[in-house]
Amino acid sequence: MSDVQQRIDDLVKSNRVVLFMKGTAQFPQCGFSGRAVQILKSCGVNDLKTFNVLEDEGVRQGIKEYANWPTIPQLYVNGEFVGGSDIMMEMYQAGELQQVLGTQA
Ligand SMILES: N[C@@H](CCC(=O)N[C@@H](CS)C(=O)NCC(=O)O)C(=O)O
Ligand code: FES
Repeated sequence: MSDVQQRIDDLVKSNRVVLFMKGTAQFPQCGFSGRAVQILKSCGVNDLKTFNVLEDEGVRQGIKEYANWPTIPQLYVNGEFVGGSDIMMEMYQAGELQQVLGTQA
């Protein structure tokens, strides 16, 4: 594994919920990333870890290889890739994201 792939692997395995995004949870710098944060808030996630890919070009490119997914945002839960913002929205509306996150009522 390359250095970048190793760093990404460490991040997603040492944090339960990780969102690779553009900007921060407080100041998203792209609508897709902002939507992902809003969905996670709606699910009641209280242990969200975000990584701003705009501050790390290596991770911005490396994350696309890591899960073989071409875009940002990317959500990982329990070390596993869940999806981008479209998939998150579909899963949220179906009640599935809350299940994956363990926040369902
Ligand atoms: N349909 C995508 C939208 C995300 C998207 O299109 N992201 C683009 C624009 S922010 C992207 O990551 N482009 C590659 C890059 O900026 O490195 C989703 O479900 O998340
Ligand atoms: S930064 Fe332009 S669409 Fe995300």
